[in-house]
Amino acid sequence: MTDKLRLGVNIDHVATVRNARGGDNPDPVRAALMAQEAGADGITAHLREDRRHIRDADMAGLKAALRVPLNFEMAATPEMQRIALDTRPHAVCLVPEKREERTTEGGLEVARQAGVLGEFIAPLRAAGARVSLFIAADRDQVEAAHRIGAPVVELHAGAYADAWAEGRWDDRDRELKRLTEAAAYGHGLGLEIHVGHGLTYDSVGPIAALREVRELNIGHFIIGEAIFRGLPDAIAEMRRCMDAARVGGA
Ligand SMILES: CC(=O)[C@@H](O)[C@H](O)COP(=O)(O)O
Ligand SMILES: NCC(=O)COP(=O)(O)O
Repeated sequence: MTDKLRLGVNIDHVATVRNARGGDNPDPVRAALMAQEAGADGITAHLREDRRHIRDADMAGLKAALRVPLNFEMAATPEMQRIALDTRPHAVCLVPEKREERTTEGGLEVARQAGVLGEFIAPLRAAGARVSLFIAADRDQVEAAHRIGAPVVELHAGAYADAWAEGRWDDRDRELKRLTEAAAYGHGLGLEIHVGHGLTYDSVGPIAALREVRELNIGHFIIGEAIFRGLPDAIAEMRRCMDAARVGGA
């Protein structure tokens, strides 16, 4: 197993700030280029159905401007499938969406929608996209993702990150165990394992130490830190936390 742990920087919340006032500033494509220069291994952006942050033109701009891989997060809808097929990103990550949620609350229900999702990902895979499913760290969901032919799963780290942030240490340890077991199980099936959502400098270490994990996608915290220390430094510090855990980990 290669040891390189990739960092995908999610730039959605640059667009959140832009959209608060309308207009063009700050530009998420500019942030993505800066992240690329600062060592991001990829850029992640989530084109939500309600366009609350990233917009269609951002996706096109990212695809045109970047030389690192673009990971296009989206709901499994016909509209998004059409946009992804037009955009031709390196990767497509299917995410569950609810209009009323503040952020992505849960993982994609793959086990109960295996037939539909299997048909949905087929044209994306045929077009050359690396398809990933954003799922809970749950054995049934991991198994279903493998069964329908997804090459990658991204395990939802939100419950782990929330427990860490709120000092609920027993919950944190239980969630870390779930992520650890799901990563090992998925890796054993031949899936590439990614983890994302809510990770910070504090919480990233135990996840980065998991040898089965190949990529982390981190956005909200990095963009917040960038206000205080600048985007390149915020990314460099996340990279340092990941590398330190990788070297020191199991
Ligand atoms: C799937 C995921 O975890 C990210 O794309 C995240 O959802 C982006 O931020 P929002 O949930 O705030 O849109
Ligand atoms: N898929 C998770 C992601 O892209 C980043 O999530 P967050 O760090 O913004 O919570």
